[in-house]
Amino acid sequence: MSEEIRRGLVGVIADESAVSKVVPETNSLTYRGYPVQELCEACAFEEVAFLLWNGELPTKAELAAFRAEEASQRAISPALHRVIADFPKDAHPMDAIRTAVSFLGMEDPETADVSEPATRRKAMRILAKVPTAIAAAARAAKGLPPIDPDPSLTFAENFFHVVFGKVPAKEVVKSFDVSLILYAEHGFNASTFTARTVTSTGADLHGAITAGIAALKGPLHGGANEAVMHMLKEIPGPEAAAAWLESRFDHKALVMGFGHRVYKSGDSRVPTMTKYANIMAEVVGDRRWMETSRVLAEVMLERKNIHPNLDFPAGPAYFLMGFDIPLFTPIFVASRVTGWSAHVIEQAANNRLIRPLSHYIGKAQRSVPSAAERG
Ligand SMILES: CC(=O)SCCNC(=O)CCNC(=O)[C@H](O)C(C)(C)COP(=O)(O)OP(=O)(O)OC[C@H]1O[C@@H](n2cnc3c(N)ncnc32)[C@H](O)[C@@H]1OP(=O)(O)O
Ligand SMILES: O=C([O-])CC(=O)C(=O)O
Repeated sequence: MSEEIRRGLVGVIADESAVSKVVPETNSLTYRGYPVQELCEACAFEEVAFLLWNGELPTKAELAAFRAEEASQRAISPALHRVIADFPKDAHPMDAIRTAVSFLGMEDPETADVSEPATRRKAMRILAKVPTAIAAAARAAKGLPPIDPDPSLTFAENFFHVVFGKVPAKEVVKSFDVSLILYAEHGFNASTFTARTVTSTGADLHGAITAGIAALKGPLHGGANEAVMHMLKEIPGPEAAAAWLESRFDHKALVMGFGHRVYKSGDSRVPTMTKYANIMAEVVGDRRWMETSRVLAEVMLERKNIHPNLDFPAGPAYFLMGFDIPLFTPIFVASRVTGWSAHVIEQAANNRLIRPLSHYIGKAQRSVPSAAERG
């Protein structure tokens, strides 16, 4: 066996997958064969969720059944509401949703059943309940009561409803829906690989998704969409952006929302998300964040040859939609539940325990000293 070490598993092909294909050379991303840009313009998030889980887009009847099932599962139990109400008020919403999904795992009637039909039913329940739990925790932290989900609303409309108590204009809902489609799936990214690793041990879907949420929180992964907005707020305006970046370069600091492990010449999702972030700027009548973003992207490319990733336009888009910054990565969770679940189903269907090796660099073997010798 080769002793070559691939730190960070860079370039390692760990398994096969039929869920999505990322082609960095052409900046292309397809879900089950369909370009994600086309899905964004032609489909709703629910259709894409169905596609990821079933391999084909739904017929009208299949979509109606999927929507009805998702809408009927949105309520969370009084027990979970009580637990959420008792969360520390300053808990990060990612910790809140990680804990809530773990709790859902204890309540679910089929938690221990890792058969494919049960996993599919559980995936639907998690997808439906995650927005309710995210919103209840966010509202509880502000001393506000939870809002019951509305089964007559789409997934995206209902997300706004449970967070704010109202559904915004259709352009806003469309921009949000597009972001959900773009965030839904991305191959063997860190959180999905985590979920697959948990699944490979024979553990259940709630465990895999709880672990996926933990991995997504990190600022090198999903947490970057929040970091982007903090960064934009720190920069006084577009005219100050180039000088601000130079000071980051002087300190060799990371610029959040830039760079990607797979894409080296541009993230395939960025043009679509930027288009919808710009639509948000027009709707709200506030172009400053997108102007500052444009300068940052130009200077990063010119000075470092590094392109923005999806988190870069998603951050200001969510801010312009009115979401508090700590809710940005939980929104990513609400979407990525679809991709994680598709991968869990795929992993379990053709499982092999994920267990790599390490190259040992510690002390050479030695004898345990007696207590007296240790002094
Ligand atoms: C949805 C998502 O999860 S997308 C990713 C979101 N994460 C971020 O936006 C965080 C900022 N970006 C990063 O930290 C990195 O680009 C990662 C983690 C995404 C990818 O990391 P890697 O694939 O390991 O990139 P790698 O370290 O090889 O980068 C190559 C070079 O570009 C530099 N670089 C990469 N990204 C950035 C950045 N955002 N800011 C400044 N320099 C960067 C690296 O420091 C490295 O420089 P060096 O060769 O002088 O050491
Ligand atoms: O693919 C990655 O490494 C990170 C990413 O963009 C995603 O998970 O959407």
